[in-house]
Amino acid sequence: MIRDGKQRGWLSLPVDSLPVWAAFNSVSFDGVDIGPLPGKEDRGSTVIANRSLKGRHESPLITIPRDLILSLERIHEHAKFDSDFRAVLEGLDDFGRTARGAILAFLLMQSFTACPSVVKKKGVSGPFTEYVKYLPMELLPTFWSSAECELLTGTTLAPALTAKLNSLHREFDQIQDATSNIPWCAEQWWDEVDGIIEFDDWLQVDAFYRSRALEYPGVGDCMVPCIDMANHTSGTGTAAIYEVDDQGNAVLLLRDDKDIEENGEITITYGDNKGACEMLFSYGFIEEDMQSARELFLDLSIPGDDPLGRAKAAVANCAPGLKIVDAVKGVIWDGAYIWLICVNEEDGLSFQIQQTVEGTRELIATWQDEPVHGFEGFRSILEKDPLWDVYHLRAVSILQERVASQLRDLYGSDDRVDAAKHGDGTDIRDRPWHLAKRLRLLESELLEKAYSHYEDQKLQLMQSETVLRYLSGPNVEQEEDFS
Ligand SMILES: C[S@@+](CC[C@H](N)C(=O)[O-])C[C@H]1O[C@@H](n2cnc3c(N)ncnc32)[C@H](O)[C@@H]1O
Repeated sequence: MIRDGKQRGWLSLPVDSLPVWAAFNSVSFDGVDIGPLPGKEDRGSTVIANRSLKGRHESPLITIPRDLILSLERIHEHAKFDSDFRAVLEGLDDFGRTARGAILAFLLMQSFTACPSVVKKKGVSGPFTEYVKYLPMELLPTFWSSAECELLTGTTLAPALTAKLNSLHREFDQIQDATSNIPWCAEQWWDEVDGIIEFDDWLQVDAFYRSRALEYPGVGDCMVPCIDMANHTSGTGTAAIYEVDDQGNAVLLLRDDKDIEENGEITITYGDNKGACEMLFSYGFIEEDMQSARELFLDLSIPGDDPLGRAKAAVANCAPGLKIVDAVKGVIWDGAYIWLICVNEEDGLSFQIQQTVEGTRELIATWQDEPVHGFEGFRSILEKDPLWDVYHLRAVSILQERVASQLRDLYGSDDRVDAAKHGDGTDIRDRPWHLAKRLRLLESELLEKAYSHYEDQKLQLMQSETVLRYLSGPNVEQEEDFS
């Protein structure tokens, strides 16, 4: 439905008509317009200064009345007088009480309400029925073909994308199940012949939300018309910030330290720390002058031959992975799961079945006979142990091996990606090919940096007296290999 509307025009309005929509809805602009920036049209529309602007001397560049902030609260307000939408939202149960669930369902409903071929009209039109017409279809990786997704082999985006598509399928099934008993939904959304909602619509509303949602101070995750037309620049390039004013309206403010020439672009930041993978995943681009992947997430699994593996997996209350962040000196990593992998029974880890106050039985972990309440803080317990350097060395070795296996996957698929035909007449578009190549390069550079950082750390830890004593001592049941 949505793709059809964007292509045929019934769900599409030219951005030069946005000022009319804005005036009609009491949105005010001061010193800025919205439209494509000459030379950067491939980035869609953006906020452009229509006169020279001086930091500290400008009033809000854009003011959006609080009623137009598309938040969970606003959607629940709308549902009070839109009984058709209320039925959909109530069907979604807990999912409808999250900002994401409510906003996606609302955007789907508003697109349906706007559809001219619907005979039995449903839903109440409002400012957003028109606003969805200004939202472009972003080419996020969830819309990449399978040949394009193949280009991501070995990057951290590949598993993230698979997981996202699985979760989008689950959400779509959920909305279908939740609304199939509403007669008009059964007939107009889901009927095998006449129903007009399909999985692609869920991908579209997800992409609208993911690429435009802002975490607004005091409001939470939401969409804010017009301010969501601002493109991204990180660091000192960011020209403006978004806030709520004392009446709860959303405002776009020029940064104090910024002067913008007439026709200059007013950008915001979508998150200065977001890595290349997340930028591509959520916004479909990687900033041109990004020099590093910034951060990457790697999954971890407990080795199959770990005698306590099943018990560890059962009690682990932390994500099975780690985050590596680029730093001025080497890399920083974060993730509690690894500590669970690198200790075992001979070190002092054990498991017991305990009776709870409710009378049920639960598995609990103990370290040196003391119960471990959650593994998030396990590192600080290990740090106090006389054998800390040994555990630390094990963790660094596991990390380095995980990084090496990621590099093998990445380099092992490089030739295929390089040789992949792309462009007109192929099933790989130029843009995904270039973005995948860029991500591969940035991630391989960060992984290489991490690998040599861990090598240095390992060499250092190998000199530790604790480690030397441990390795030559009688307690080492199995020879440990830190090579
Ligand atoms: C919040 S929207 C910004 C408005 C959008 N340009 C439009 O036409 O509606 C985010 C999208 O803008 C584009 N974008 C924003 N900043 C960009 C940048 N620095 N480089 C390339 N594309 C950018 C991406 O397509 C992204 O998904």
